[in-house]
Amino acid sequence: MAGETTGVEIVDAALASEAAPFAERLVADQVASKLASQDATLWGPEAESEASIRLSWTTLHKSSRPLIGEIEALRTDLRSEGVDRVVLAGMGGSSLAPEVITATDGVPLTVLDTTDPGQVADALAGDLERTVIVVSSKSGGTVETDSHRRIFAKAFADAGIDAARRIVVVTDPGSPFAELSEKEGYRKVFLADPNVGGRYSALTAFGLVPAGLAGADVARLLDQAASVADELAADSVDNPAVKLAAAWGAAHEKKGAEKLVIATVPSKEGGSVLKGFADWAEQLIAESTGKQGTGLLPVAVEGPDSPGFADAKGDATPVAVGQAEGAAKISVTGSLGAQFLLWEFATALAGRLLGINPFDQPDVEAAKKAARSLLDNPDKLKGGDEPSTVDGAVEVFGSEGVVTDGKLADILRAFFDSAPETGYIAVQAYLDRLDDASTAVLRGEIAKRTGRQTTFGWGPRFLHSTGQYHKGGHQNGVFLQITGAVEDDLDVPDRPYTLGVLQHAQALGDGQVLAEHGRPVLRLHLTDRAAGLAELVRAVQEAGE
Ligand SMILES: O=P(O)(O)OC[C@H]1O[C@](O)(CO)[C@@H](O)[C@@H]1O
Repeated sequence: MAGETTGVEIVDAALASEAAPFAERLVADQVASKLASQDATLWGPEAESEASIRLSWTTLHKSSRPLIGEIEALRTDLRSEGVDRVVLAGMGGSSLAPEVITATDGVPLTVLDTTDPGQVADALAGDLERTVIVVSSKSGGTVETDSHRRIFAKAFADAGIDAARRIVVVTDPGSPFAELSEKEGYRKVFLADPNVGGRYSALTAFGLVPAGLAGADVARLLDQAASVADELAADSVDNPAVKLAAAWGAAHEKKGAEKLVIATVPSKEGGSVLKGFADWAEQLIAESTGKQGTGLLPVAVEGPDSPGFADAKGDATPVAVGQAEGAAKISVTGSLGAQFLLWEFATALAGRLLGINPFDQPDVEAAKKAARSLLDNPDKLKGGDEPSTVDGAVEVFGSEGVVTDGKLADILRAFFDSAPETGYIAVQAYLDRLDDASTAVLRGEIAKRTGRQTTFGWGPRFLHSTGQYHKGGHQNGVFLQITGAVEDDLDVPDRPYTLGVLQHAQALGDGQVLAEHGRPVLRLHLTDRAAGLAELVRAVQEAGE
């Protein structure tokens, strides 16, 4: 199909010439072919033991084939029982790929990667008679996913539906979910390849099972990846992954442009639009590279005309997923399956250029630990909740040194100014990403008015994605947290907390860890979500005048 040719073009001539020596180095060291044959020594001795159990993703286009029949058989069975609504509970690598796959294929999938009680309640309010939930977790212990499992199991039971018949599990062998599935007799367990990390798992059971059950053409996805596999394994400067990694490496090292601003560009020639691809790439790049004070910060933007992309300055490299448009300095084309594999190769190669281990996520645990400790001390969770300022429906809280007095617009102006010119502003919304979807306009509004690169993440979703970079990458970010009042909270069965309390603990926990890293954190709590959001948008506009 036109527009589906896999390729990387470094559109910017200066970047292309700076990238050339990086590509030549990768070729001389035969990094691509060694990566394809799963050589764990490529990232140095310290990374070797982790890398030795993380490289099976290079051949998934072959090894995942047997899954296709299994998924199709289960889908047929479920449909014959009238079960055709698929809900997916999974965080980070356990939901980002299926979300892109189904969105690109235009098939419905309800994704739960939230602790927002309202969003989960809306998913529960769908037709349970027709619903199957896929509970996906590599570790089999992720608190958000386990909470969704508990909530749905109870809801099925309350509705007189045999819950075990409606729960499908994707997990690693031997995980707590694998054991639980056996004990509870869940409908089916897909055991994934343990030698593939979460963010490289798009073509494992984690990507294929939920997407395939929802009706996406997952066999075609593997064909697409297979079609580019030989090219990606070639030690050549024309290898698209070598080109992409070299361009990223050069931008980072030569220009201090550590930010990759990623926009999906609709194809003019009838190729597919990879909907939400930037959100998937965000986790891959941020968790893989953002550590030891270095890394590449992915900035997912709405489109090539958006602030941050169209007006990118020297600290950022605009990357088009699709044909080059506007300010794009790099363009990456190809079908979804091919691009999954291409970006994974490029990220692993970039890890070598940056001198980091692209397979660990050393700083993710800190936020989880802080949230757990707050859940264990409910008093602490309530304490410290006195706002410094209240402006209309917005309560203001700040970490040490952050200005929290005065009008909201003044507070925001001071906060944005505290970000270095070449730093970034991270907006982190612990809200309902469907009902409060308009919150996302803040990204463009802030980027446009401050001239600083601005990211947007839904909490706790981003904790399993860019959260690693925030703590481990270049320390030049400032963090705007948005939390909101919970009208109807949801109990998590057999747990001492509600979903709303968990959500609150996650926001506060991550805020604490960021503050411990010396990062400025401003938390705005919307006591009325709609009114507070409107005030916030107005204040951002005023702050930029
Ligand atoms: O699949 P799991 O084990 O639930 O983990 C979900 C996500 O959490 C992370 O470990 C980060 O918190 C990701 O790397 C992973 O994709």
